[in-house]
Amino acid sequence: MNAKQAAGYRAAEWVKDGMIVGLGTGSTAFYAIEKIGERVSQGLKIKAIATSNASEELAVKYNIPLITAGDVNRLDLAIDGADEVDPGMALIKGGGGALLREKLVAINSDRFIVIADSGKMVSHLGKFKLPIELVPYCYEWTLGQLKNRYDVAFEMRMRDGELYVTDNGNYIVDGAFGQILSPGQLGDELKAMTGVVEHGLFVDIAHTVVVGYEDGRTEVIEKK
Ligand SMILES: O=C[C@H](O)[C@H](O)[C@H](O)COP(=O)(O)O
Repeated sequence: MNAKQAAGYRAAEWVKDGMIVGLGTGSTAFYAIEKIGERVSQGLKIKAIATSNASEELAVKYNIPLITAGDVNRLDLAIDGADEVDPGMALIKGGGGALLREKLVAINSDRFIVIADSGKMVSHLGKFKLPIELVPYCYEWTLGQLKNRYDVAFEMRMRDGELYVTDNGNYIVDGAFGQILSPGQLGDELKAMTGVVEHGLFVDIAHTVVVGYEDGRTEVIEKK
């Protein structure tokens, strides 16, 4: 068992019969989905909503019944990975480009459980480049605004030589902020910029962090 698997499997224990569950995206969330799928095959009765096309495919593979947002008002639980977690449980997410759907699911869940290998735990956010989702229309102007406002390197995310396109049809720019001292303030500023759809700072959203270690141990940290 590796650290991501340990965290994902442990978090899957929170899922109970009758719950509506948000399924995260990425290599750590994969393990949570795998374990939930195993429990579904043993009789667990839940419904789920996926945060990306990739996670939806996984849910279908594991016969986890899926719903859409129109079917429910809130979720009982969401389980998702993170790229960085600070001591106050603020996160950077979006390394896999799913930040917008992930944030929508997380903020509409009664409990949001973050699963992370111990290497993701940091004293300050920002070493991991902050993903920012942009509307494709005139994105060059939005990028220009970002560059004028922040003295850090911004790089449009690419895939196979083309601009990376999210599941929502948007672009991503990654910002090398280095050290983010006030994630809440930075998040508010970014959100206020026309052309920015969403950013990967998740502040005051996580309720629980499950940290996985390479020897298979896990540690559960609850919001104070
Ligand atoms: O967009 C992707 C998500 O925010 C992921 O949860 C995050 O990037 C962590 O991914 P992983 O578990 O693969 O490190």
